[in-house]
Amino acid sequence: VVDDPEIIEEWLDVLNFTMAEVSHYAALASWNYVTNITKYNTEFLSNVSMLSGNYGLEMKDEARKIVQDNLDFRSRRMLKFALRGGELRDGHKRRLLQVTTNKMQTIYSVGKVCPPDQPAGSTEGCLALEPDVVNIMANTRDYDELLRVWVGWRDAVGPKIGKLYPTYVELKTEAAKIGGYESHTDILLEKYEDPTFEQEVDDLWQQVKPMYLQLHSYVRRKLAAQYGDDKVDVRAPIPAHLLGNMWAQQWNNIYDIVEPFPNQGTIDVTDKMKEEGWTITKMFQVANNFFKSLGLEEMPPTFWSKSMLEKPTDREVVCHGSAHDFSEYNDVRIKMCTEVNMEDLNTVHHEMGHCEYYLQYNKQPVILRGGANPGFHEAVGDTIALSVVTPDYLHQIGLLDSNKIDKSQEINYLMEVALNKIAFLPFGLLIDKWRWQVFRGDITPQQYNEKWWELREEYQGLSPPVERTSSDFDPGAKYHIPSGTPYIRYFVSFLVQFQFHEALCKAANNEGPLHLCNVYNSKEAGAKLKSMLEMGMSRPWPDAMETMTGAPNMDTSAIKEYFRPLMEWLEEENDGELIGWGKELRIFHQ
Ligand SMILES: CC(=O)N[C@@H](CC(=O)O)C(=O)NC[C@H](CC1(C(=O)N[C@@H](Cc2ccc(O)cc2)C(=O)O)CCCC1)C(=O)O
Ligand SMILES: [Zn+2]
Repeated sequence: VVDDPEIIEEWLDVLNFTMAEVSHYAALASWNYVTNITKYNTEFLSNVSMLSGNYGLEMKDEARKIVQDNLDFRSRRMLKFALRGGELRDGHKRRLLQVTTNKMQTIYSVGKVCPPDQPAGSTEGCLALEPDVVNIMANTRDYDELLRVWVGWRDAVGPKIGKLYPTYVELKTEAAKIGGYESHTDILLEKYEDPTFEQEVDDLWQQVKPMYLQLHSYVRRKLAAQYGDDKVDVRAPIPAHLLGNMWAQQWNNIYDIVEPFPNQGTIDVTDKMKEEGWTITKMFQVANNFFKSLGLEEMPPTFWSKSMLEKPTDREVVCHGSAHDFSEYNDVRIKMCTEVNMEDLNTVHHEMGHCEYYLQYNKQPVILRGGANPGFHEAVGDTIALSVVTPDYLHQIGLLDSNKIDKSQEINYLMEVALNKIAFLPFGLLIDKWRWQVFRGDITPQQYNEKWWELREEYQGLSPPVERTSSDFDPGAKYHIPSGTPYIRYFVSFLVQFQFHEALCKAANNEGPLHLCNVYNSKEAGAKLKSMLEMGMSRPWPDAMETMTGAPNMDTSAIKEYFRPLMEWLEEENDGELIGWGKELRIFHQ
C-alpha cells in the first residue's frame, strides 16, 4: 500500500510517460492495419494490442495499491481513469477477443455486394460499400435496385458477423465482471460520469421527438408520391431502403424528392464543387483554413504527409472515415476515402474537429486526454460545419453565387440541414439502446434481430422492406457494431453541437438568426472554443459545458431555436395529415 504523496506523484509521472509511449505504438499498429489490411498488419496489431493490454493490467494492479485520500483533485481523477475498464486476465481469452473483434471488422471492411446469380467464389462485378454501394443508395430512385443493394449488403456481412457476436458479448461481459462491473454496459455509461444519464437521454429525446415526427410525416408523404402508395403507406412506418442512406440514419440524399420549394437552389453544392474543379486536397485545406481563421491550431506538416485522404487503388483499407491521435510529436492524421461532394465536405470538418481537439488538449497528461465526454469529441467538427453550410460562408468560398436567400430558399436550406440532423436523432439513440440491452443480457442472440427491428420501428418509424429472420444480423451491417465503437456519443453530439454553435455565435456577436450564423474569422468564438477544448477530460463534462455555454447541462432549446422556422412551415404542411405510426398514428392539427 502506498500513501506517500511524493511517491504517488512520481508514479503518476511515470504512468503518464509510459502511457504516451504505449498509446503511440498502439496507434501506429492500428494505423498500419486500417490503411493496409494485410495478414502481417493484422498479426502485428493483434500482438501490440496484447502488449498494451498487459501493460494496462500491470498499471491497474499498481494503481490499486495507492491510497487516494490526501491527493489533490487532479491526481485522484487520473487514478480514477487508471482504475477504469474491464480486464481479462486469461491470455487465451484476451487473444480470442482480439481475433473475434478483428474478424468482424475485416468481414465488414472487405464485404461486397455482388450481382444476382453471381458464380460462387468470383468477385467479378461485385461492389464495395464505400463508395459504390453508398452511392447507389444515395442516387438511384429505382425501388427494386435499392432493395437489391439493401438486402445484398446485409446478406454479405450480417450472418457472418452474427455468428461471432455472441462470443464477443460473452468475452466483453467476462472482462467487465472481472473489472468489478455488473456488465459491459456500465463501462460504456461510465464515460458520462452521470448516474441518471440514461434517463437524461430519454428525456432529451422526448423533447425533440415532436420535431422528428413532423419531418417523418412530411417525408413519408413525399416518398408515397414518388414511389406510389402501394410501396409507401402513409399510415405505416417507412420502408427502410428509401431514405438515401444504407441505414436511413440521415436523409440528405433524398432532398430532391422532398424539396419544399422546387428550383429555388439549395446549399447542396456538390455540383458546384465539381464545376469549380474542387480537389480532395482543397476540401481539407478549406477546413484547415476555417480552424486557422478562429485562431485555433492548424494541421501540422505531418498531417499532410502522413494522412490517407483518398481511397488507395493498390490495397484493401478500412474506408470508414477516422481521425487518429498518436499522442506524441503533434502527430495527428485522418484516414478517409474522400469523394468531392457536399456530404464529404461535412465529414472532412467532422474528422478535422477530432484532430483539433487532439492538438488542443495535448498539454494535458495522457490519461486526461480525451473529450470532456465522447459526445463533445463528436461535436467539435460538426459545430464548425454548422457555420460552413450557411449561405454566407458557402458564398465566401465560391460555392454559392449569392449569400442572400429569400423565405422559400431559407426553408429549403433548413430542410437540407434537418434531413442531416433531425433525421439522425432517433438513430443516434437506438444503436446503443440495443447494445446496452445486449450487454445486460436482456436481449439474447436468438432475439438480436427482432429486437433490433422493434427499436428501428419504435424510434425511427421504419420497417424492413422484406421479411427479416433470426438468421439475419442487421445490426452487423452498421460499422459501429462489428468495430465495437460506441454510438450514444453521436446522439449527445447532435444536441450539444447546437448549444456550442449558439455559444460561438454569441461570442462572435452574431446578430441574425442562429441558423444563418457563420463564425468564420471570429477570434472571440475561437477563444471560447479553445477554452473548452484544452480542458480535455481534466474536469467533469458539466464544467466544460459551463465554460462553453454558461450553464452545465445538455439542453434542447438551441436545436429547437435553430429549426423553429422549418417546424412552423412543417406544421402548416402537415395540418390535417397523418403523423406517427403504430399505436401513435393520428391526424395532426396545428
Ligand atoms: C481512432 C478512432 O476511432 N477515432 C475516432 C475519433 C475519436 O474518437 O477520436 C474516429 O475517427 N471514429 C470514426 C467516426 C467516423 C464517422 C462516423 O462513424 N460517424 C457516424 C455518425 C455521424 C454521421 C455523420 C456526422 O456528420 C457525424 C456523425 C456514422 O457514420 O454513423 C464517419 C463519418 C463521420 C464520422 C468518427 O469520426 O466519429
Ligand atoms: Zn467523430
